[in-house]
Amino acid sequence: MLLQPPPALPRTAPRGIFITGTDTGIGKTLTSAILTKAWQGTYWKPFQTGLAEEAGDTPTIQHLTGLPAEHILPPTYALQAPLSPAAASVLEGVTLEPEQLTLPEAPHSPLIVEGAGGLMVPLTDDMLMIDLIAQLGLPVILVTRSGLGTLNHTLLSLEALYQRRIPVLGFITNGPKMPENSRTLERLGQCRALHHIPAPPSAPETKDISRIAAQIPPWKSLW
Ligand SMILES: Nc1ncnc2c1ncn2[C@@H]1O[C@H](COP(=O)(O)OP(=O)(O)OP(=O)(O)O)[C@@H](O)[C@H]1O
Ligand SMILES: C[C@H](N)[C@H](N)CCCCCC(=O)O
Ligand SMILES: [Mg+2]
Repeated sequence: MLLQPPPALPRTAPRGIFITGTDTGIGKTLTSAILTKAWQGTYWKPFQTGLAEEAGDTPTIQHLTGLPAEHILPPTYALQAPLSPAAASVLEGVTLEPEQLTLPEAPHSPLIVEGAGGLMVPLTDDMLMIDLIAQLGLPVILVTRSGLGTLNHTLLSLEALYQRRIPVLGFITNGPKMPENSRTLERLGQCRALHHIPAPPSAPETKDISRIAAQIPPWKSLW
């Protein structure tokens, strides 16, 4: 057995899905935009950092999806420093209480929750992003790069998720088309390749993401 056995997925559609990734900048927001558009759901980014340098993921989702404001919830914590929530909160004197977080009411189902960075990002001195995922009780979609290096990063992330018994609906690859890597990850990771997001110049955010959203299976058909 290469990895821990994957936990079973829920048999009926859950309240939502948690979008995590193998790194920061891997494409979680792009993926979240595509999925929120495809499923006409509700987007939520509980922890946003880096606002001193970027507009933030929530306005990016608004821009990419063009959905009405009711489909997009505000971040629970919005920090300036381009750091982990734990580090940014200390710098900015903000107390984070991730252990208090529960799933918000979503005006439109499903709820699409985006993490910050990857699984092992510290939220506080004793809580990681992966612990929040377990606490919220949602299954996961893992965003990963399609090219060289992805086998290690993706299998490491899957191992961590399986060890904490967090169900994984599948992974989404981002970048140049590398079907061999997707097949290897399906086999060794015992995980479904859900979709592939092409790299530039056909990148969705330089074109209307509706084209890619239209290729995503309906939410209810995935359970
Ligand atoms: N397939 C792609 N084609 C072109 N640009 C891309 C693609 N995927 C990601 N990008 C760009 O790379 C940058 C990082 O992507 P994104 O914001 O989705 O990362 P992230 O995983 O959400 O990062 P964070 O951890 O900060 O939330 C963005 O500017 C995005 O537009
Ligand atoms: C600032 C960035 N865009 C993300 N919001 C936060 C990424 C934290 C990564 C921490 C780490 O893994 O080193
Ligand atoms: Mg993002």
